[in-house]
Amino acid sequence: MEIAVLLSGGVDSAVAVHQLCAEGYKPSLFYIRIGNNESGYSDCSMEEDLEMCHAVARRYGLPLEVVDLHQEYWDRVVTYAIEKVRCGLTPNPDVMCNRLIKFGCFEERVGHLFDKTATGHYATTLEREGKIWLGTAVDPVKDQTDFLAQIDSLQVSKLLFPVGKLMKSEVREIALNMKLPNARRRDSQGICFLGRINYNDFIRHFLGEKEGAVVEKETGKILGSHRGYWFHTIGQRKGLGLGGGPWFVVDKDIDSNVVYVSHGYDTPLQYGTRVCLHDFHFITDDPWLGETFPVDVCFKIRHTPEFIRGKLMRAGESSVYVLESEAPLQGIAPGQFGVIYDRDARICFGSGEIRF
Ligand SMILES: Nc1ncnc2c1ncn2[C@@H]1O[C@H](COP(=O)(O)OP(=O)(O)OP(=O)(O)O)[C@@H](O)[C@H]1O
Repeated sequence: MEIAVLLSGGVDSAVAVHQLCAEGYKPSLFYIRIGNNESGYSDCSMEEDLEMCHAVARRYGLPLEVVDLHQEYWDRVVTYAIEKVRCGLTPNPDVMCNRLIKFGCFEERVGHLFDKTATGHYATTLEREGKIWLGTAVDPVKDQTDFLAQIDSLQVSKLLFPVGKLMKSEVREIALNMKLPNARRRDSQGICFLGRINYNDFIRHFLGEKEGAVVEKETGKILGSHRGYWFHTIGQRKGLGLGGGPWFVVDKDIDSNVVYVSHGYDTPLQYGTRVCLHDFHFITDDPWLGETFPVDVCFKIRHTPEFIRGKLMRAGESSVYVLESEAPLQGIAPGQFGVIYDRDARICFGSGEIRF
């Protein structure tokens, strides 16, 4: 079997290489370059990543190739992110990067020459009724299936996750025992360029600044000013510049460029139990065909270790689903993905974009 490994320079994908070699495979290694760009942003950690990748390749005597997907990333992921922010939404570039770049453009360019593509993601795959499903990782704290919740059935059936059945501590231990060059390296912030730069600078570069009011939601009182609703996200606490906090962003009016806040940890305006998921995407298949709604599910509305319990309903015949959470949810941010799992949080079925 011919395997391509996506190698990042981090410890997880290095151990993925080790695991495959220990099973007798001779995978080919690929580093995806998404780097400096015309706008003057540079990413210094990239050179270090690449050095680590070369060291891992040398250690196992495997070929390493750099695949430049910089333009594709900017055309697809950055454009998506900016458009969402412009509409007042909170995008998730990591989710889109996996779908469009790591398993999209890479597959078209290189991956199609291989039987399987392996990564260091904390996730698993499992077979049920003759189909391959995306399974959660053994280490619940490291589980990354929420970042993979927009991939499709072809992608999932081709993927290998050699570290998905290991705890992070075991991964580190393997790396230390094998004296891998990056054994002690800190965890990366993801491939996404957006995770590595100052987010506000990046947004400012594309959308500029426009002063607007910060208003207390309950009273309508103007408390201060902001430099553009696009710098603020629902659920945000830090960076509001208001005294006497805590203050939380609870709403935004993009037409009038107003950011609404509410005071205190227990302000009810911060919480909700109902989440609307639009354009719902099933990774492998619709598991609820013929079932009576609501169905019991687990879900996440952001990257947290906890899976939350709730009930899912379909809104008519459309691809809109409504989630009713058992526990109050803090800061439901439209634009983020609501990721749905089975009731035992073993299988990730898919995701939809949160909207009001
Ligand atoms: N620049 C890159 N080139 C190739 N593959 C990458 C790159 N960045 C990330 N990946 C792949 O995606 C996986 C998940 O990346 P991410 O940065 O989200 O997580 P991570 O758990 O910190 O992984 P790692 O420790 O391997 O960096 C990596 O393990 C690797 O397989």
